[in-house]
Amino acid sequence: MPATVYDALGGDDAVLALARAWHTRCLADPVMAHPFSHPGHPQHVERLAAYWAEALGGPDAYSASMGDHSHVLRMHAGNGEHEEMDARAVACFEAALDDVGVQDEPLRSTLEAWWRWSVDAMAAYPASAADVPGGLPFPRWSWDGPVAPAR
Ligand code: HEM
Repeated sequence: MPATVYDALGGDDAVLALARAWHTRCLADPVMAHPFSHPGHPQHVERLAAYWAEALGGPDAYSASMGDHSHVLRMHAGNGEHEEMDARAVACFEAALDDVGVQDEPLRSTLEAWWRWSVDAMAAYPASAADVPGGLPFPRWSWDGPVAPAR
């Protein structure tokens, strides 16, 4: 088995395809389309894929040049509680895994566990982006779950 989830998925191209499939599923979903309806970053899918790649054990391109974990949490903070949307986010990710043909185990269930954990993380600051501490370590995910940050 490859050492990282990133490698098992198939590296940068495969992560980008999964991010693109997720984004397409969101745009087609009656609940998920709303947050993506305003004009966002023109390279949104590429930036998303860079973050996902790094989180899954790939290169550190996101944190090297795009932002840190606190930045990403702040982008998702301050929207109140949104359990229905979080459930749709899980459903859209499941559909995206189907779209790109990720069925093998333990890859599929590892990605599902990472995704549920990440959706919860993004929902952890419902009141305000100002509540997110600065400089939070980048959350990496391994075959055994979250990797403890280096000290
Ligand atoms: C309920 C679930 C989620 C919603 C509604 C949501 C929504 C959004 C929106 C509206 C943007 C801005 C898009 C743009 O600039 O065009 C965004 C960006 C982003 N999201 Fe999410 N997201 C969700 C879950 C997640 C999860 C689970 C992750 C990580 C595993 C994630 C990682 C990111 C990243 C890395 C960016 C881009 C940051 C950047 O441009 O530097 N999101 N998200």
